[in-house]
Amino acid sequence: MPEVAVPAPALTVFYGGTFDPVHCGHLGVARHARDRLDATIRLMPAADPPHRAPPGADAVHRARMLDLAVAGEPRLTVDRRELQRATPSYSIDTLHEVRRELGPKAPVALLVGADSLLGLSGWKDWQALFGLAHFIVAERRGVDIGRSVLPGPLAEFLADRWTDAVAALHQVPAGRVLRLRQPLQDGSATEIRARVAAGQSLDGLVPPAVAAYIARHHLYAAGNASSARL
Ligand SMILES: Nc1ncnc2c1ncn2[C@@H]1O[C@H](COP(=O)(O)OP(=O)(O)OP(=O)(O)O)[C@@H](O)[C@H]1O
Ligand SMILES: O=C(O)c1ccc[n+]([C@@H]2O[C@H](COP(=O)([O-])O)[C@@H](O)[C@H]2O)c1
Repeated sequence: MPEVAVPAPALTVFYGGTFDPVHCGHLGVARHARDRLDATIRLMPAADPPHRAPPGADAVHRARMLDLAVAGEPRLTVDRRELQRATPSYSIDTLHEVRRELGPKAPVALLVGADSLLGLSGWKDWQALFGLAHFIVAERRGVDIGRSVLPGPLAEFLADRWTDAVAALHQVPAGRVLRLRQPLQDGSATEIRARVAAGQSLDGLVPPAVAAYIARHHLYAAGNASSARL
């Protein structure tokens, strides 16, 4: 019997975030990652951020804004798995769940911004994350991730894991770190919330459908805590 080449499983990429709200900076990162990695990017809103103050908009609104933002965008999807758990959205729990679905051999990656990498050694079971997934680190304006600025234990742990080769992420299931060099994308959700509270325009900062959703649901207006039904 001739040997049949079995194609390597595709790289599965999760882009987790609070997305409070999703903005053009997020979308720029997601599009660039999609094109560079030739992979579908699953934008994954956190239900209950373990590490920060409660979001200004609840998870249902944040997920709906993500739906609007990716509508018509090839290979950008919304993954609601963290909203379906009753527990905090620790990435280690999410990745264990993903591994149960995809098995031990499929390459999996978490896409994060540079500022998230700087705080990584504060994440739950952070070293174990690398047994479950690769990390793709998107550069962010004003955030240096050179070895000298990373916390010592993190820099040391990552030293042999960095790669610039996309192929490296397809060859093994987990454990490498790719720096996503990209045109830097301005924008932060903090800025968006502040602009809404100050009655300023969001033109060019979020997709028009997201701006309309924020206005329609009075999100982020001063003193407004909002919720939507699941
Ligand atoms: N402009 C950007 N460039 C690169 N990475 C970004 C950018 N904006 C957000 N990210 C990354 O996307 C992920 C999700 O971001 P998040 O939803 O917290 O948005 P944010 O704009 O950083 O929010 P906030 O201002 O509320 O802290 C994080 O890993 C963050 O580093
Ligand atoms: O698992 C953790 O301990 C942990 C700590 C901080 C951040 N995260 C994840 O990192 C992603 C980006 O978070 P944030 O706060 O920048 O939106 C999001 O998916 C979070 O769930 C995860």
